[in-house]
Amino acid sequence: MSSNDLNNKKVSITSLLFSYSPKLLIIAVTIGALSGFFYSLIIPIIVNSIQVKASDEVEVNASYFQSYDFINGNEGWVFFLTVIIILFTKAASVILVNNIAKSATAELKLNIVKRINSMKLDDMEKVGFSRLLNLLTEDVLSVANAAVGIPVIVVSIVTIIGMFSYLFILNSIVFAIVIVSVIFGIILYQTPVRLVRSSYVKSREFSDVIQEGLRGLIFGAFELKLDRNKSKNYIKEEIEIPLLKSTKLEKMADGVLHLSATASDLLSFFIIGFLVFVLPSYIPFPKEESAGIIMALLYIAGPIATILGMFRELEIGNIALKRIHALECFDGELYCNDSQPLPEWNTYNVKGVSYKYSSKKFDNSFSLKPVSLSFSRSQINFIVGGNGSGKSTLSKLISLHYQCNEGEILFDNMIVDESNIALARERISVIYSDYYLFSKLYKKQNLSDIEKVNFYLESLGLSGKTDFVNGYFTTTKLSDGQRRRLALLVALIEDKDIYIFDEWAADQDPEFKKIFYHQILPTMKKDNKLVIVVSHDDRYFKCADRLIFMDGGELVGIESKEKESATMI
Ligand SMILES: Nc1ncnc2c1ncn2[C@@H]1O[C@H](COP(=O)(O)OP(=O)(O)OP(=O)(O)O)[C@@H](O)[C@H]1O
Repeated sequence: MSSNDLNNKKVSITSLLFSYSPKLLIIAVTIGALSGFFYSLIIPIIVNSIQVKASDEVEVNASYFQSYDFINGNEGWVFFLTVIIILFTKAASVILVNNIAKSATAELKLNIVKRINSMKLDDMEKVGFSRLLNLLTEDVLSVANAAVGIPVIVVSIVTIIGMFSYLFILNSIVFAIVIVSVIFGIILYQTPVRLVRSSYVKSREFSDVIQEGLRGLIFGAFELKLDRNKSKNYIKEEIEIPLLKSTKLEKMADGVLHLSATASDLLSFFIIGFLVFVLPSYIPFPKEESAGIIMALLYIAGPIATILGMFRELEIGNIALKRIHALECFDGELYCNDSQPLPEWNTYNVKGVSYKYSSKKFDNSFSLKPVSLSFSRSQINFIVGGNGSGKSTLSKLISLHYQCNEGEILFDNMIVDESNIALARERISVIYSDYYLFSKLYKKQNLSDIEKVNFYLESLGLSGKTDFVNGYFTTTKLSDGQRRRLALLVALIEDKDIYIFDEWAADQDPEFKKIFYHQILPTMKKDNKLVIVVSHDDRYFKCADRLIFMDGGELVGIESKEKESATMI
């Protein structure tokens, strides 16, 4: 997802709002336009009133002293009525679009959540968890900030159009001059906007780096607390420097935008100066219209400033939206709607499965050479081998988290493909080394489940540490070993066909290692489960029906009890 890719994507805040609720948006914009129309009436009403009074000055002066009217003349009523209409129409439009924007961004956030949920795990790793988090927080916020500014822009645009119409009625030459100047102003503003766009894109990329730094700051707090030097360097390199670079880019971009906004904003004064001091020397300029024209031009400066001010938010919002839409270049996983469960099976076959991590930084990224294995139910398999030999990578392929580059996985003869992968995954439960422990069991529990939970809480030494109440564990703030035992409990309650444990027992007390290898695994075997354990625990290798040896990304050997007993016979 390079910056160029992002720039080529056609997405915008307005289309986001429009696609959320076209009818409501049209109503809100129409009301906003109405408000803008009434805004543009303010100056003509005032100018008209002043001109009427000027032509009848004596009467007006008399009326000041003789009349007890609260508001002087009809123009006053029209003026205040207009102001009240502006109040209601502008408020209605802003509130309405604000509601649409809030709902649309909430929906956008939910869509990103669903999109991330449907992404392939290897794609999620490629994008990076920090960037994904950033999309959900900062980018969605930028979109929301830009979206809520849209009604203000609509009101301002219509006000400007109204004032232009008024200028046209007053003097068509002045109107033409103003139009040419405004076109010039737009070009003056748009050029720097284009120039600084890449700075905003880069600044957003730095915010991904900062997000990663913040993750380390929080999750690495224990390590950082012990080493002031490391902590100082970490903060400097991973947070401060990217933050400074991002701030510098934004300051530079903001500066250019503010400069050109101010220049465009002052356009009204340049035009006024031109009309008052230059134009009269060349063409006759009717003095009686000048007050109205100048007031109109001064009045236009406000909405122009508002629009230009909002351009920055819109630009950042659109960049954020493009970053969000860039997720679409990753194909989501296809889930079939088939509610039929997977048929019963006996063998789980891994045929010529290979995998290569894609890495931008390293060409020689790790690859798992083609592996073929046939697993059966009621079988306990240990995958063993040195660090980095590919045990976890193979497990992630077997658990269908990663999708292989070559080869296939079959339940008996049924190939696992996009049409049945979701159903196939539902037969598998895993505990990887970086597992996440949910405090709730997301399944309907019957009485026997609750009894089972309480049984395992007792046998895994968790009674009194946490309780199971209304589908929740009262706490998951436990020791590492206890948390891992709770994760095992949850997996057992899920009652799947295939279980994969990656170094589950590594940090368990000898007592619980024994329970795991000598009680839990045999019980699972008895219950017809296929169990795959990634382990370095050679003292317990004898508990396996089969040992699968990995080395340098290759399957280098298989040792099975059946074979041993066969050779012994
Ligand atoms: N997410 C990843 N992205 C890129 N490369 C990875 C990733 N995870 C692992 N690797 C690479 O794959 C190789 C094998 O890793 P794997 O986790 O499968 O080894 P392992 O045998 O389980 O090691 P250990 O016993 O240390 O857990 C590693 O050397 C690493 O270079």
